[in-house]
This record gives sequence, C-alpha cells and structure tokens, in this order.
Amino acid sequence: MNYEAIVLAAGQGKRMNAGMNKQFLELGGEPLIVRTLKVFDRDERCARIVLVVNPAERSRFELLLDRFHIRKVAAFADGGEERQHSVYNGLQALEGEEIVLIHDGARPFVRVRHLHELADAAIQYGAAIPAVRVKDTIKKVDGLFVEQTIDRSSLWAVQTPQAFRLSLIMEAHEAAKQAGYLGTDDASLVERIGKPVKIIEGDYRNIKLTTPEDLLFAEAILASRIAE
Ligand SMILES: Nc1ccn([C@@H]2O[C@H](COP(=O)(O)OP(=O)(O)OP(=O)(O)O)[C@@H](O)[C@H]2O)c(=O)n1
Ligand SMILES: C[C@](O)(CO)[C@H](O)COP(=O)(O)O
Repeated sequence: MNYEAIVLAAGQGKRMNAGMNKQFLELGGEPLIVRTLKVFDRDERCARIVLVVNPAERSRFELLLDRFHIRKVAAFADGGEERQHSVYNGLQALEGEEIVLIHDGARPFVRVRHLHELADAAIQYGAAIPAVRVKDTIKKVDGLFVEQTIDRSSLWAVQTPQAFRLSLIMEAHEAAKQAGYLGTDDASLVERIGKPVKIIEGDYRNIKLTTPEDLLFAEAILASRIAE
C-alpha cells in the first residue's frame, strides 16, 4: 500500500547555532533537507510529499526542489509555532492516502526499508514508530542532583518517520488541539487517546541533526555509506 509523507522543515534550528535554518546546511555537498527528501522521492511506495516550511523560506525550498529534481513534493504547508502545529497544518494538505508517514526533515539517514516496515505496521496496528534501545543510564534530575535512576530495560529512544492510519492521526491531533495539549512527537497524541502504538526497531544512524556535534556524526555516517 502506498503512503503520503509529511516532511517537517519549518523549524529555526536554534540549537544548531548555525545562524540559519539547519535544513539548508550542506552535508557532503547537498543540503540536509534535500538528502531527507530524496529518500521519500525515490521510494515507489511514496505517493506524494507535503513539505512544511516557514512561508518566508518557501521560495528557497522551491529552488532546491528544482535544482535537485525532487519530484514528489506535491504541496507545501505553513509551519507553525511548535512542531505539532506544523504537523497539523501538513495534515490539512494531504490528499487522503490511508497511511501517512510524518518525518523530521532533520533526519536524513532514514532507510527505505524502514519506511516500508513502518507503513506496513501502521496498516496492521494503526500507529507505528521507529525506536532504538537506550544505551546510556538515564536519571531523573532535580536542581542538578540525581532524583532517581530510571530502569533502562524498558527505555527506547524514539525517532521518525512516525506512521499512522490517517483517520487515527487526524483524530489524535484534533483531540490534542481541543485539549490544548502539546506533545514532542505525534505518537504521544495517539497514546493520550488510548490507542496502541507499535515500536519498530530502528537504526542508531537515523539521527536527528540538532546540535553542532551532530554534523560530525553525520559526516561519519555519510562516509560509512560511501564505503558500503
Ligand atoms: N515549529 C516547528 C519546529 C520544528 N519543525 C521541524 O521538526 C523537525 C524536528 O525539530 P527540531 O529538530 O527541534 O528542529 P528545530 O525546531 O529547527 O530546532 P531547534 O529546536 O533547535 O530550533 C525539524 O525538521 C524541524 O524543521 C517544524 O517543522 N516546525
Ligand atoms: C519527533 C522526535 O524527533 C522524536 O524523537 C522529537 O521529539 C522531535 O523533538 P524536537 O525538539 O522537535 O526536535
């Protein structure tokens, strides 16, 4: 079954401290957002992409789509104040495929096979997200003193794309909007309305480029890909 993708690129990249939206930073000669979009653009199961951007940057994104021959971006949607608002606006621009994958533009290393696993799991379970087991010990901290060590055996670090049956994610976003609830990922909105979310084992290399040192990790991942 095909899916539609919402790719989020409307943030400011504040933590990257690059003085610009990190989506335009180059990785191995290509802008971050182009690398991310290419994965979906080349996937035959991706029917179309909605790209969520800051309206003030739309023409810059349009030039990149043309320069790098990205064909499947069928619509733009306006970014919002928070990531959740951007997703909500992206949902309104979908054409109605049964499955939608919602992805951070800042995650360029997602693999096509994971897109397919997530889409298939969303058909079966309604919601499916990629995650990797936490490798560090995680502690709850108050005032820079340890309050509690969390049992690591049940902790997973969650990534994107997050895959959903369209009707479910629309219901979850509307419910969150009505309640004034703000979550840091889309799955949390589904959880709060009591629906199951399936974990699909992800890839540690599917990093979200957030802070400057992530660029170093990204260059290493790129180099390892070239060596593959
Ligand atoms: N209002 C927002 C906030 C974030 N994003 C997107 O959501 C993804 C994950 O967000 P994050 O990594 O936090 O990106 P930024 O918000 O740009 O980073 P920062 O918080 O450091 O400003 C990014 O691709 C970002 O462009 C978005 O579309 N709209
Ligand atoms: C959605 C996400 O990438 C899952 O880990 C993460 O919650 C995004 O957080 P951000 O602060 O909006 O980058």
